[in-house]
Amino acid sequence: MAADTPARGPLPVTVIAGYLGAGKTSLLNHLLAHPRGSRIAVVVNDFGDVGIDPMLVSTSATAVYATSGGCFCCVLDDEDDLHPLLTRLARRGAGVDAVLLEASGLADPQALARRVAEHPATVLAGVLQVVDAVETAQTLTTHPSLAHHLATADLVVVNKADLVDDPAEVVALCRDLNPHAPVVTTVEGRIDPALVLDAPSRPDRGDQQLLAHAALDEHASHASHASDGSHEHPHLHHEAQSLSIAHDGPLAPGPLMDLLEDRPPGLFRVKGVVHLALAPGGSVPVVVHAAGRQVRVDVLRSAPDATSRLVAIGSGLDLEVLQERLDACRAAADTAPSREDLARVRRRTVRPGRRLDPPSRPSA
Ligand SMILES: Nc1nc2c(ncn2[C@@H]2O[C@H](COP(=O)(O)OP(=O)(O)OP(=O)(O)O)[C@@H](O)[C@H]2O)c(=O)[nH]1
Repeated sequence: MAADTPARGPLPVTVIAGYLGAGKTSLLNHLLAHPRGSRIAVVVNDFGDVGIDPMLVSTSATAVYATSGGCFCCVLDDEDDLHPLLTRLARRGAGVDAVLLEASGLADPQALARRVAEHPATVLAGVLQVVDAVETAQTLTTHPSLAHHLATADLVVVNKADLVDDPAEVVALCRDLNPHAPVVTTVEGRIDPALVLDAPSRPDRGDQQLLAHAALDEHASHASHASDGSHEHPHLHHEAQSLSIAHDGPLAPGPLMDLLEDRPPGLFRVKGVVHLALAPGGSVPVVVHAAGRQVRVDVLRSAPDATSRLVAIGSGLDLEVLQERLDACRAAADTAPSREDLARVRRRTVRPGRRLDPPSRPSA
């Protein structure tokens, strides 16, 4: 289960992609029914003038917004409404802990992921590719772009496992195309929510109203409060695994960047609030996120204490290897980082203007 990292910072956005009918909406509804206390906003990207999917999405989401009349991942001019929408959702008063962005069955999920990663107030929490256990082999021949979508996903969900005798074959096919991503099998999209949703960490509980007031696309449907009233027991084939460290001191930038940028197989995402040891005796508090191709470092003005907390979440992980990688982050904290490691941190820092230089005394 994912540990509760008290991360402040950007709003996590998970892209849910998949070919037509694979089970995206089912998976979305499952997450809405099991939100782990998170207030979720759903953005549905539907083709055509009349959005159908929003009507099928359960109303237990904090808000469901539909963008219709085109594929916003393809519209790169100012009229694109994804960024303004994310800006609204990321506002403190919006009361949103996570965004689930359902891509149209025909959209390129990586284009959407890039749009999310470009937004300064959000962080890409990963790209989920849902595939149909029955149809995937056939779909790969008729729509070869699915191979690329699969190869670039961060988490592959082989859905409709109930309709095949043994999903192992399609799982192996997905693993061949993407050896790095965790591959989980589901019925009706019932993944372990801990893979995607954290216990809420953004401190701004409260104002649920702003979302309802946000004037969005005229096809936007309804806003209601999140609830977890479902008594359904998820049928899980693979549960989320997580490892975390809470280290009373700073972490070494080199091994940390290694972990964030070159994640071991099965590791879906990493997040944390850590003190980065930028010089002996001096550290800077930051929020780190890694999922997909995005690695993001946000410099904090201050941290609540001197503890570095890091959580790694995945499925099918080699926990021993992961533990070694996490241990390496604290073991090397007394060693001065190399110039290259500092440069790597700078490259990933969203607001490099904000004091990335080591302070004269330890932070916190
Ligand atoms: N038997 C079975 N049916 C499923 C499963 N998951 C989804 N379905 C059904 O498959 C159909 C498509 O599921 P959706 O969740 O709407 O799929 P989608 O990817 O959102 O579909 P589009 O939005 O049209 O691309 C629905 O009739 C679901 O009830 C599953 O695991 N097993």
